[in-house]
Amino acid sequence: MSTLFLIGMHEIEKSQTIIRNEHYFDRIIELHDLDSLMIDLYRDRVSSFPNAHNFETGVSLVLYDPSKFQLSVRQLNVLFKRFFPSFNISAIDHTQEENLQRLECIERENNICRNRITRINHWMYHHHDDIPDGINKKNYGTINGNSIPTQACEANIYTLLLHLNDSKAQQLHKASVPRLIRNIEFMSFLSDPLEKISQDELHYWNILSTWDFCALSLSTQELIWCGFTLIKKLSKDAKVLIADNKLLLLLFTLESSYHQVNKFHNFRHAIDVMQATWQLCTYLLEDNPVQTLLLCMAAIGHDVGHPGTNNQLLCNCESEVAQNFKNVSILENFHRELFQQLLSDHWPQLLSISRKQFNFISEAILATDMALHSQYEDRLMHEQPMKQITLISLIIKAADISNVTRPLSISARWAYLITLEFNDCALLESFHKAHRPEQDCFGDSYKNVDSPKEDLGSIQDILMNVTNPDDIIKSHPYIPNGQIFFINTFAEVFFNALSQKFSKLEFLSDNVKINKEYWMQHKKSQ
Ligand SMILES: Nc1ncnc2c1ncn2[C@@H]1O[C@@H]2COP(=O)(O)O[C@H]2[C@H]1O
Repeated sequence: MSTLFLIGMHEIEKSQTIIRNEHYFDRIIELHDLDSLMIDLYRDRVSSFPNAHNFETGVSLVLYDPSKFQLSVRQLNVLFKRFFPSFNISAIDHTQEENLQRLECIERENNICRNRITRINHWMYHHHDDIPDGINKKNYGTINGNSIPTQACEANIYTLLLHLNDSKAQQLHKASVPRLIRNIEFMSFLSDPLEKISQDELHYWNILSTWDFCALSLSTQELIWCGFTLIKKLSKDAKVLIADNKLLLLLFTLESSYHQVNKFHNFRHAIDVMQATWQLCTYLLEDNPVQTLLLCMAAIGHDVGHPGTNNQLLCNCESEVAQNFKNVSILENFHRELFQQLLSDHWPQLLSISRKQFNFISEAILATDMALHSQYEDRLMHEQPMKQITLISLIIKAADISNVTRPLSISARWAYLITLEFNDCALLESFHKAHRPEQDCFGDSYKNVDSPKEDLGSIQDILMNVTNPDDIIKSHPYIPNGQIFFINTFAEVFFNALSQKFSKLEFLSDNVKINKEYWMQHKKSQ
């Protein structure tokens, strides 16, 4: 869905170009000022699933006269990139007719991001010519002097590279939080959880405190609330305090840095992994509140900006992001870099605990690369005595794949989501058979791309209403085979070894065993 925001504009100020292109937007919203715009962006983003106005499945434009608002177009665009990184949104000074040519591109841009395959392709392999301040323009677009395949394009759509470069630029500028954002009372967007706690104060504590935690049935607002509740407690235990509104801003920014449109790798997964990490810390890091806080923070940020694909796909097509990280743990390095910047922007006190401690966050995020799995398995079985950094890495690794250790009805729904995401990767690979990944996205051949329907609505329905795994595999009969493969290849040995080393964690290997038995009973012959 795409939105045209008209800020402080009177009907008579609308030029012919605006009037001619209005119908390409799904809605037009007239607002008095930029403060109201910020409120609308946050409110829409955390509205209930399936969230039509997530700002990812369409392009949105903000038309305003900067001379009336003391905020230049450039400043507003920098604010969007900093606080709403995954959004396809940009600002335009409508008083200059030549700027309005951007409106002519809206239809084509919307087509790219309404099709989930061309959208993902764009995220991964394209970049903009618009270079953030502070990034070396000479090197941008080349690696070691060689030209890069990533397509420079003018589409106003999210890309991984832009996300990374904007984050680097923020690091250089170290700007304070602008008034427009600072003035917002973030608690006011959380009516879902506030209503529930008014009935039962302990509601979220009760659900967070068991291994039956089910992030799948929580709304975005509730997911943010779970993050808030847990981090607030851990920050008190570790004596690294943060004001409520600042913590909420951090969480809203993090949520807007994950792709809500991904099936598996989204903010829901981040909260699920954070909760699992915390539960494991209660067994394994009992007396270490600082490391528990840092590790739970690493967990909530460990997949930030994830495109819902994998390192192999980034490597195969020689994307610039892959080259940026020399083809080593590409996505994990990408998440680590984005998240470190986000933390130093929103919670610099965490950095001041000590560099060494803070580095745990980096190490922990890098440890989630499954290419390192057998190395970690080896350390788990043979490192004597086990180093603290190994223990930290094993905790986050276990939490990252803990969906196979949750009770079956929860585990099956995560399995369903990862299967859908894998299916999209397969569609992307077939797309690459007929189209170069870096192909000009405004070119005609994009028009012939099959358009898989946006399926978030039906997925949400299954997540909320179907708890019996039998019903899930009726429509996706190959899920059991995928789960058996994943458990046999990665999970079983790992969780058995973990449970042997730490007997308090036996419930993990027990659950994997029960789940595997179910999948075996429903295995399909190939
Ligand atoms: N239930 C599951 N079934 C299959 N693969 C999984 C499952 N859970 C996690 N994974 C894989 O394990 C990987 C862990 O790292 P990622 O989150 O990058 O991507 C994850 C998936 O590729």
